Amino acid sequence: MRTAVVIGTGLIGTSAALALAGRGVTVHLHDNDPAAARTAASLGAGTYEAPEGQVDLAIIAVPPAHVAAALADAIGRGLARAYVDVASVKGGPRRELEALGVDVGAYIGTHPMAGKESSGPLAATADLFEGRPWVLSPTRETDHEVLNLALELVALCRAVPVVMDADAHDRAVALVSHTPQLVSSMVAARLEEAEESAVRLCGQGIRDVTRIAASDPRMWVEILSANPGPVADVLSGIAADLEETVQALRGLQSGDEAERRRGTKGIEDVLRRGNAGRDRVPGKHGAAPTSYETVAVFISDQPGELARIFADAGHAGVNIEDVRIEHATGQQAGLVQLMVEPRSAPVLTAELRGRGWSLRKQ
Ligand SMILES: NC(=O)c1ccc[n+]([C@@H]2O[C@H](COP(=O)([O-])OP(=O)(O)OC[C@H]3O[C@@H](n4cnc5c(N)ncnc54)[C@H](O)[C@@H]3O)[C@@H](O)[C@H]2O)c1
Ligand SMILES: O=C(O)C(=O)C[C@]1(C(=O)O)C=C[C@@H](O)C=C1
Repeated sequence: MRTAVVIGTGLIGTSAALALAGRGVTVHLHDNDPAAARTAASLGAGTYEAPEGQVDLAIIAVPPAHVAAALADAIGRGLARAYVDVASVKGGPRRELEALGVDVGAYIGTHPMAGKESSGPLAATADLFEGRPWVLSPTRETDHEVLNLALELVALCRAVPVVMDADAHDRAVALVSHTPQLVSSMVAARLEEAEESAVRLCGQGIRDVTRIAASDPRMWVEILSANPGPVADVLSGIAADLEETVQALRGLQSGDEAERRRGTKGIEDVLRRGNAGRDRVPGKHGAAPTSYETVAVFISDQPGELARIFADAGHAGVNIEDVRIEHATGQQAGLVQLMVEPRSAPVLTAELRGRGWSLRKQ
């Protein structure tokens, strides 16, 4: 692939454009909001000038409700040899496109399973998709060359291609993405009117559970509106668990010994099923989850501290597999947890101590 157009230069469009531009593809950026395209261009994602001829690939990265119209327009103009969208739902946009009478041979629906709670080009990064699944939903009508160009896009973004039928995709993401968004929002909503004295105790647990509650409601109304049935099915399973858990907790409050035993069993059951589900969440690059060891380092809240730790880990030849940062409320300090292969933990610990970092005992 030598040339591409990105339509919709927000978080996802600009991240894909940065990855492609970084690997030598000439990328043309377009957005309804010219400031978004200009910002993406200033980040090095490409040019906001229109292409002179047909490009190899057009990437439609606009909100789900606008995908079919943007695709129909681009296909009608013969903008590219192949067209992909990246919307979080796949069945609806395809059906809308077919209803518009568009020839879908040059189109393939795709969805990178990577994102963030923040939107817009300034949140974009070239490595957003690295190691993440990227769903492709070809149909019998999809041209081979089009599938190859979509696979090339996934490879250039260093993602992992997963081929899946559009409706199967929508049922799967109802479980692993759309319902978690709602549950996160519901937990966070409890905080809206909570006492300040409670909110200031927020630790890492609630930060983990509510990170995605900061997502854009307009985007999520569109996503959920395009996948209501499968999400309602998953949520009603959670509602049944909630009801049983409430009953179990009421049992624990009871004066009756047998009720209390049933309560304990009910709570243990939901926690154990949670452990079993969590164990199935894949690790990096889709591999089975690995157990890492954590090296926890205190940092002061100053620019460049993280970069310095990473550079010091690099000097020790240690690969950091994952990172978490805990900020203590009201303090100019934080704790960085570096997840590394167990055999690398002593090496990293010695290196960081030697370079003057203060480490927390695990
Ligand atoms: N945010 C995520 O985590 C995530 C992850 C994977 C896929 N997606 C999907 O990617 C798509 C884009 O999401 P995002 O998070 O980048 O949103 P975003 O809000 O960051 O960017 C969307 C951009 O599209 C532009 N736009 C809207 N309508 C347009 C049109 N008709 N023509 C040209 N530009 C138009 C907007 O001005 C905006 O700049 C959505 O379909 C979303 O479902 C999002
Ligand atoms: O915020 C994140 O971390 C995400 O990855 C967002 C997430 C997800 O649920 O996994 C959200 C919606 C997208 O369609 C894909 C990715």
